[in-house]
Amino acid sequence: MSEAVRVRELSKRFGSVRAVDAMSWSAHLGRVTAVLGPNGAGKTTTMEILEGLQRPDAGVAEVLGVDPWDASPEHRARVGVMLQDGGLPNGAKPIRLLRHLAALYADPLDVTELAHRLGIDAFAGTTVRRLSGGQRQRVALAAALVGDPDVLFLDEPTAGLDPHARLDVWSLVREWRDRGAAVVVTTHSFEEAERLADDVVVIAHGRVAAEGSLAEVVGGGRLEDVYFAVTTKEQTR
Ligand SMILES: Nc1ncnc2c1ncn2[C@@H]1O[C@H](COP(=O)(O)OP(=O)(O)OP(=O)(O)O)[C@@H](O)[C@H]1O
Repeated sequence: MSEAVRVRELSKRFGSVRAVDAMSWSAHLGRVTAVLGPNGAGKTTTMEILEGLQRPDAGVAEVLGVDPWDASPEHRARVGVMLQDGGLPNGAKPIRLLRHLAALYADPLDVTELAHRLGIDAFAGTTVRRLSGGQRQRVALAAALVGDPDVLFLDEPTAGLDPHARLDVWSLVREWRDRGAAVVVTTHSFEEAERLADDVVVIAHGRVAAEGSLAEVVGGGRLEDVYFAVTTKEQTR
């Protein structure tokens, strides 16, 4: 398996809070890795370090062998990111925004086709400000995909989506995995992780509480039971 994301002894503090505390895990090309953990466990901080948006205090964070903090524009073009709040400009219209983003890449996807796949053409002329939460989510996902990335970071991509839209997102995630990309998805949904993930990383208190293939982690049981067993309150530092 080819390692696309490498986290080793990674640490990041905010004052007295150890948001990420000597964390180590990997994600691989051609696999979906689900990252789970309670609120405040350090998932978003870790993802932001891997996206080059935050600088760690110590340890190694590498994406495709590169430190994301010092990454070149060419490297960044190989990485797709969907942030939790979408991060979309409020005044933009979805298709225009996607065409604008597509123009930044050497070999982008066909925007018309992508928008159609995600049902964006139905609200293509509406500004982001007026879109529903689920509609924004779809545009944010399209923005992450338009550069045809090799590594895709999705922070809670289906939170707030209706069941049809969740299926659409899952099928796109699988498609990218099958094209050989490494897809890293944070989620609070056991169903999502069990349906989608090849590999699972459970984080608690800034550390890895369980890691492995889905089958290894659940060991014939349910992910939910493993999660509650490894993220109990007694594990508080
Ligand atoms: N910029 C910041 N300043 C201070 N504290 C922060 C900052 N960013 C994160 N933290 C703290 O670091 C810890 C980890 O936060 P993080 O957002 O990474 O958790 P999370 O696992 O993504 O949680 P959630 O599931 O709620 O999204 C929390 O205690 C949070 O309050």
